[in-house]
Amino acid sequence: MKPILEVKNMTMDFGGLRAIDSLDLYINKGEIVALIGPNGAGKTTFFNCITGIYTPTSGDVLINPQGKQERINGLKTNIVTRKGLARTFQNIRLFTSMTVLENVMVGCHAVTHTGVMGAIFRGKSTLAEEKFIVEKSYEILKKIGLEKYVDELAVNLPYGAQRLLEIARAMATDPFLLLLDEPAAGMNPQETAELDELILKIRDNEGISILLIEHDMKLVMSLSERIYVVDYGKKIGEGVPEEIRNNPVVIKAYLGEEIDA
Ligand SMILES: Nc1ncnc2c1ncn2[C@@H]1O[C@H](COP(=O)(O)OP(=O)(O)OP(=O)(O)O)[C@@H](O)[C@H]1O
Repeated sequence: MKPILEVKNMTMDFGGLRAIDSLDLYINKGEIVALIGPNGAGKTTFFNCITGIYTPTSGDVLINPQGKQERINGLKTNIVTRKGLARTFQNIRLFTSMTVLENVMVGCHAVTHTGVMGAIFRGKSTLAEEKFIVEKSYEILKKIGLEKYVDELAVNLPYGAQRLLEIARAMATDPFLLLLDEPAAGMNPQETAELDELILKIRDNEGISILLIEHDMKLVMSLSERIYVVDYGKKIGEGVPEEIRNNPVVIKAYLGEEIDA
C-alpha cells in the first residue's frame, strides 16, 4: 500500500530565498509523524505548499487515501480540503464572533454541497443538511471535550480550548490527514498533556493520520512514530524518536535548545 501522503523532491523559492530544498517525506495510513526544526527552517511553508496556499516551485505532492494515488500540487485550498487534508494554523484563526458550535459548522460546510451560502439563504433542501451538520458538529465537540462550551462565543474560551476548537473545526471536514501547526504553542503543561491524549485518540478512534509541527520536544517524542528534522529548508534527519534524539547533526542544529525531552 502506498503512503497516504508522499512528497517528492519539493522545493519552494521566494525570490532568491530557498525556503524548502528538495524535501522528501511520506506518511503511512494511521501514522503520527512530526516535522521539527529551528525557527525559520521552512516547516510552515511546507504545510502551505501541501495545502494549496502556495504552489511549490518544483516537486510532487501525492495523496493516496483510498488506493489511487493523485497529484495535488497547485490545487486551491478548498479543493485540497475536500480531498481530505485539513490543517490548523500556528496563530489561532477562529471566527471569534461566532459560537463554538458555529465555528465547527463552518468546517462542515466547507465540504458539503450547499456550502456556506446555502446555509445563509436556507431553502427547504438545505434544512435537512443543516440539521445533520448541527448534530455532526456537536458530536465532534463531544469527542474533543468542548461540548460544555457549545453556545459560548469562541473569543470567550480559555486559550487552550481555542486551540482545541481549531482542531475540532479541522475534523469537521472529514480529513484522512490532519496537519497540526504548533498545536501546543502557548499551552500550559496540563493542557499539553490533554492535547497529547487527544491527538492519540483522534488517530486511534477516528483513523485520522497526523502530521505535526511542534517545538515542544516532550510532546513530539511521546507522540510521534517517526520524525523529520529540517534546517534551512533541507532535511537533516529522519527516524524514530530514539534515532533523532541521538543524531549528532540534529543535536548540532538544536544547539542550546532542549532536545532530550
Ligand atoms: N511568503 C513568503 N515570502 C517570503 N519569504 C517567506 C514567505 N513565507 C516564509 N518565508 C521565509 O521562508 C523561511 C521559512 O519560513 P517558515 O515560516 O516556513 O519557517 P518555520 O520553520 O515554520 O518557522 P517557525 O518555527 O518560526 O514557525 C523563512 O526564512 C521565512 O522568512
